[in-house]
Amino acid sequence: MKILVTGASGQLGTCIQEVAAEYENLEWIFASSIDLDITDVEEVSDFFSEHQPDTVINCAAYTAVDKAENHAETVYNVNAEAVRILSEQCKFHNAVLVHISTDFVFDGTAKEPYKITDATNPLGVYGASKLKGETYVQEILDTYFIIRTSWVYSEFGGNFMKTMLRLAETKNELNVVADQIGAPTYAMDLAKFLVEIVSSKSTNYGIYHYSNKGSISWHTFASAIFEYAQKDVVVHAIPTTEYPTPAKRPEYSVLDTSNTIAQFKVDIPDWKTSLQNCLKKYL
Ligand SMILES: NC(=O)C1=CN([C@@H]2O[C@H](COP(=O)(O)OP(=O)(O)OC[C@H]3O[C@@H](n4cnc5c(N)ncnc54)[C@H](OP(=O)(O)O)[C@@H]3O)[C@@H](O)[C@H]2O)C=CC1
Ligand SMILES: Cc1cn([C@H]2C[C@H](O)[C@@H](COP(=O)(O)OP(=O)(O)O[C@H]3O[C@@H](C)C(=O)[C@@H](O)[C@H]3O)O2)c(=O)[nH]c1=O
Repeated sequence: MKILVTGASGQLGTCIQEVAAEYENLEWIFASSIDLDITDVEEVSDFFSEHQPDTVINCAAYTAVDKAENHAETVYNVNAEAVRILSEQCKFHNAVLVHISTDFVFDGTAKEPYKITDATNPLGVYGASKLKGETYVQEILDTYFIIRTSWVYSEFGGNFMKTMLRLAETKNELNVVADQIGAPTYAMDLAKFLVEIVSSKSTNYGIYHYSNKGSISWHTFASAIFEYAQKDVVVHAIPTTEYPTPAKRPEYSVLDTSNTIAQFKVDIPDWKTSLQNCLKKYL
C-alpha cells in the first residue's frame, strides 16, 4: 500500500511522518510544498503517474486565518482548487483521498457540538475556502474521508501553544479571549487516527469530526499551557471585542465526535492529557 502525504512539512504532516515510522509495512511518500505544489495541475498529474499512490492524505493548506482575508485568490487556489485537482487525480488513479478540514466551516452560533450533518456557514475566507475544498471532494469522489478538526497544536510548526510559550519569554501578563469556545486537538493524536484509518483500509467513507475531548475557551487553553509548563504568567480573560482581528472567528465551534468514535472504535484522549503529553515532548 502506497500513501502520499501532501503538505508533509506542516505540523500535521510532520506528526504523520513520526507516526508512520511505526508502520514499516506501508510505503510512504512525504511531499512538502517544494516536492509537490498541489496547485500545479501538471506537477500533480506527473507526480501521481510516477508514484501511483493508493491513498492520499492531504495536509497541505493555507492556514493563516487573518492573512487569508486579504489573499483570497491564493487561499482559494490552495484550499479549494488544488483540492479539486487532487480529487480528480485520485478519481483517475482509483485512490482514496483523506482530506483535512476545519471547524471554521461553521458560523459558531450553535449551542451544542456540531454534528457532521449541521449546516455550514463560514465566517471568513479561510473557512469558506476550506468548505469549497470539501464540496469538490464530495462532488468528484466516492472514496474519500473528510476529517474536520479544530485548534490543532503540536511541538511542530506554528500554533497557539507555541505562540503562548514564545510570548511568555518576554511578558508576564497576557490578554486572551474567553468568549470563543472550541476543542484543542493535539496533531499527534490526529495523526495516529489518520494513519489508523489508512492502514486498516477502512471503507467507512464520509465526513468525520476529530478533536480532543472537552470544550474550552482560548483563555482556559492559555492558562493550562502556562500551568503545565510552569510559567508564571497572568492570563486576563477578555472578550473578542478587545482583541480585534481581520478574520471573524466562530464563537462556538466544538465538534461532535460521536460518529467518529462509533464508526472507528477510537478512544479520543481528553485535551488536558494531550496537552501535557505534547508539553512533555516540547519542553
Ligand atoms: N492548524 C490548525 O489549527 C488547524 C488546521 N486544520 C487543517 O489541518 C490541515 C493541516 O494543518 P497544519 O498542519 O496545522 O497546517 P500548516 O500550516 O502547519 O501546514 C500546511 C502545509 O501546507 C503546505 N502548503 C501550502 N501551500 C501548498 C501548496 N500549494 N502545495 C503543497 N503544500 C502546500 C505548507 O507548506 P509551506 O509552509 O512550505 O507553504 C505547510 O507545510 C490543514 O488542512 C488545515 O486547514 C484544521 C483545523 C485546525
Ligand atoms: C496570540 C493571541 C491570540 N488571541 C486570540 C485570537 C484568536 O481569537 C484566538 C486563537 O488565535 P490564533 O490566531 O492562534 O488561532 P487561529 O488562527 O484562530 O486558529 C485557527 O486556525 C485555523 C487554521 C483553524 O482551522 C482553526 O481550527 C483554529 O485553530 O486567540 C488572544 O486572545 N490573545 C493572544 O495573545
